[in-house]
Amino acid sequence: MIASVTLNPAVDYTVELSEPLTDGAVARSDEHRYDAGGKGINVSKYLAELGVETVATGVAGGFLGRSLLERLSATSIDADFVEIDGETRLNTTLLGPDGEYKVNQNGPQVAPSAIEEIVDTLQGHDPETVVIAGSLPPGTGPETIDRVAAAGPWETVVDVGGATLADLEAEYALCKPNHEELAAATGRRVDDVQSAIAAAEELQAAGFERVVASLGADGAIMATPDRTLHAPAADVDVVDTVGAGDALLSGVLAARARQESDAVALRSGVAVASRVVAVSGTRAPSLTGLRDERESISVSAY
Ligand SMILES: O=P(O)(O)OC[C@@]1(O)O[C@H](CO)[C@@H](O)[C@@H]1O
Repeated sequence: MIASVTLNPAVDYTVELSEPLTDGAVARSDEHRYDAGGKGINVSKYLAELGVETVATGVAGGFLGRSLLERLSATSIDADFVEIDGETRLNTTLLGPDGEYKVNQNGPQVAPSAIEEIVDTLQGHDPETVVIAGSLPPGTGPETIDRVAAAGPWETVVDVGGATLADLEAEYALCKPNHEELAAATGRRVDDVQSAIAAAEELQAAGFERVVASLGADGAIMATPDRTLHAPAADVDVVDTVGAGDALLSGVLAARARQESDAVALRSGVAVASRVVAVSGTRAPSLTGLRDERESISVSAY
């Protein structure tokens, strides 16, 4: 079973605008939606849709925390969150004809005692894999991630900021940076596939068994102990890119849970991401029948 930990979850508020935002003018919106979000929660949503057993944990508080948990309880995901005094955040995505704008709040203060409750929760579920994903809320730091990673016999996967990645000390089976996080974690310039491969290999050598990096329109790479793989992005009409990295990670983890090869895992990740970017918000689209999409994705080895 795969457990996700979201230390800074959010209600994701996605607003579709028919006209570009203009300074001083009122923008009217025809469509909006609210999703239970935050990177770990998204991973659990997509894993559940892929038929992988998962539990989502983290912290939640205030009326947005209650809304988040109500939304999760309407899904098939097992959610086991720790209640905190602060208010869970509202993260906003504005989708207009001129582009995609994202506003993320910093999130509430999280006390060390809440982290210990999360550790107890994880120990109670006894997962094989723990995925810690998303930004660190006030009161937490890289040592929080190391604490959760080292608190049980599970393998740990992280999707956290680049600077945080560079400061981690526990053992990690996999990390999932995007190109900016790769650059921040290694101090390298990352502006194309080749420079991303060099940075991912450096990060892999620094102590992550596998590095899966999402590169947007350039697809994704996976640095393994033996070689580095690249898969191009699938050709789809993109509605919004929010959750694409979480979808990539979910596809990779679902394939790993089925003991598939690294190449199949990378193709599966790209195929899941291509379904998620075709819908607005961070809801899980149908992820059935991915085989054809997965098989049409080529993988090059370096
Ligand atoms: O502020 P963070 O924790 O880095 O990112 C949070 C977030 O943008 O990530 C998810 C998409 O990946 C959204 O559900 C959520 O709003």
